[in-house]
Amino acid sequence: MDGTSTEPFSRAAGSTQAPLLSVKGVTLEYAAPGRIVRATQNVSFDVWEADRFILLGASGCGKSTLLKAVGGFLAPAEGQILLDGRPVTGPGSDRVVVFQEFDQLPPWKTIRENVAFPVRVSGRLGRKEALERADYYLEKVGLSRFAGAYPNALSGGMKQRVAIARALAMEPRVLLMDEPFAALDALTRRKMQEELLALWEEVRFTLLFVTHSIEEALVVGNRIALLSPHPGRMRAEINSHEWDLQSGGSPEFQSAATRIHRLLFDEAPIATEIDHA
Ligand SMILES: Nc1ncnc2c1ncn2[C@@H]1O[C@H](COP(=O)(O)OP(=O)(O)OP(=O)(O)O)[C@@H](O)[C@H]1O
Repeated sequence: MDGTSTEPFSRAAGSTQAPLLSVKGVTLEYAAPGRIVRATQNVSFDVWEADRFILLGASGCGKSTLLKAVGGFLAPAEGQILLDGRPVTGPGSDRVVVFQEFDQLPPWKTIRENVAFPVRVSGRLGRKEALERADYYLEKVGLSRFAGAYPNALSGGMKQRVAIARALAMEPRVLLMDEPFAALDALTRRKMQEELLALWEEVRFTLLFVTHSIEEALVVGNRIALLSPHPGRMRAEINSHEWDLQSGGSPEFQSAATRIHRLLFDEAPIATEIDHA
C-alpha cells in the first residue's frame, strides 16, 4: 500500500447531489490545415463542489485543451460538458482561468484596479463595491500592501498572486488553472502551492488544475485524473487528499509518485472506466 487511495472520493460516493462539473465522453479536436488533430478522446470525469481536481498527463495529452473546453472556448466534437447540470455552450464569468504567463495584468492600472476591473465590467458590482472586493481578495493573497502599486513593481510570484486574487474576486463556480506555477522558480513554486492550499482552506473554492508534475498533482489535488499521452484518454482516477507539502520526501509519497508514473506511461491497456484497482 503506497497510501494513494483509489476508492471513490467519499463526498462523491453515495452522494445524491449532482456534480458541479461533469465532463462526459468528451472528444476534442482542432482543424489544422488538411487534417484534424484529435487532442482528447472520450474523456469523462466529475468535479464536486470544493474539489481540487487535477488533470495530469504528459505534454501534448490535451490538458490545456480540456480546460479550454470547460472554459467554453472550444466545443466538444463528441460528448458533453455540464456545469450545474446545464451544458456549457460558451465562456462565462462562472469559470475563470489563471494561466501560466504572469504578465497579463494591464500595466497602467494599479493592483487594486486590476483585481476590481473584471468584476466591474461583468456588471456584478459598482466601482466602490468592486474595489472593496478587490481589497478583500488582495488581503487573502497577502498583497494588501501593494494595492496601490503598479504591476511592474511586482515579482513573478506576486503577479501570479494578483492573478489568483483577480480570479477569486469573480467568485466563479470553478477556478481553472493552467500550469499556473510552471514559469516560477522552484522555491517560489512551492511557496505558491502552499499559499493556494491555505487559500483553499479559507475560501473552499472549486479548482480544476492542470499540471504535468506528478509531485504538484499529489500536493495540490484531492483527486487526480491521469491522462494517456496524445490523444489524451483517461488512464485512471486517483484520490490524493492525504498528501500535502509536508509529505514530500516520505517513502509513501515517493511510492505514490512512482505508481502514478507507471499508470501514466506503462503500455497497459487504456482504462475504459475509472481505475479503482
Ligand atoms: N490551436 C491548435 N491547433 C492544432 N492543434 C493544436 C492546437 N492547440 C493544441 N493542439 C494540439 O492538441 C494536442 C493537445 O495540446 P494541449 O496544449 O491541450 O496539450 P497539453 O497536455 O496541455 O500540453 P502541455 O503540457 O505541453 O501544455 C497537441 O497535440 C497539440 O499539438
